[in-house]
Amino acid sequence: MEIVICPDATEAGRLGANAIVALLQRKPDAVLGLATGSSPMAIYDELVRRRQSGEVSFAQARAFTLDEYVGLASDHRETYHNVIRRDFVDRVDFAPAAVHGPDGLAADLPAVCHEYEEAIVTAGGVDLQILGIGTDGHIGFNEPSSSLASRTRIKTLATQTRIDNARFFGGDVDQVPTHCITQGLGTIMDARHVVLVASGHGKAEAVHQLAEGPVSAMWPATILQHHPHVTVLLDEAAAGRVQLYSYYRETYAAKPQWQGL
Ligand SMILES: N[C@@H]1[C@@H](O)[C@H](O)[C@@H](COP(=O)(O)O)O[C@@H]1O
Repeated sequence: MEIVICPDATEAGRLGANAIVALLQRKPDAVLGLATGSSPMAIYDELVRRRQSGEVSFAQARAFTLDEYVGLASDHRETYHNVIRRDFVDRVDFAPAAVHGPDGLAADLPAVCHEYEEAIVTAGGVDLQILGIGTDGHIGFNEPSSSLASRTRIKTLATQTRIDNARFFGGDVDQVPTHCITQGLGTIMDARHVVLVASGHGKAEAVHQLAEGPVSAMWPATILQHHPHVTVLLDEAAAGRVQLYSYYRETYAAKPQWQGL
């Protein structure tokens, strides 16, 4: 796991965008794993700029989103389908049917979960998965106590997550759905490269556990310690509780150019 402490979230976004641009330059039809939330926005904003300057194209790329609320009307602003389109997909040049997400309104949700897993495999697997992290250490919507080997399934949202996300629902926690469909931790672990981005003091404990804590279902992101290629992009505040702060700074500063992310 490579931990990179950046001066601010904008720089973290620039480094995340670099990894995606490099991937698409060598593999234009790469499969991306997209995450919603405020954390990846700096990456998306930078990718939009690089698209506008002609440095990168998403025309042949495909993408799968991580998760979706269950039961939100399809025209609700906060379905993750609508959020990811607004925040990123519609701002670049993806082909119309290239971005997939689980259907949280389907009558048979377990079948949706199963088919989603199959669709990712059929596409050749995710080349690069973008992740944020919840204050309780969740990734996707894999809440504390999630099986470390879990696949795409229906989950109950933790109260803390619903409180955290109430800001997107007019501050009213009762408007936040109680259930979701999320890729499992096992699904996320199948991605070839994981780029996790975190900013702000609120993420500092989750980041410390992710990088330095024992692997535990109580901090689901810790499963990434078993992944062969993870890049963690932090701002100073999110790095506020790491034990090996100086080591991470020195490693990145001394890193040879040819090593990439
Ligand atoms: N399901 C999403 C996660 O994918 C996201 O990483 C996390 C953090 O969100 P934010 O980046 O807005 O802090 O919360 C949400 O619940």
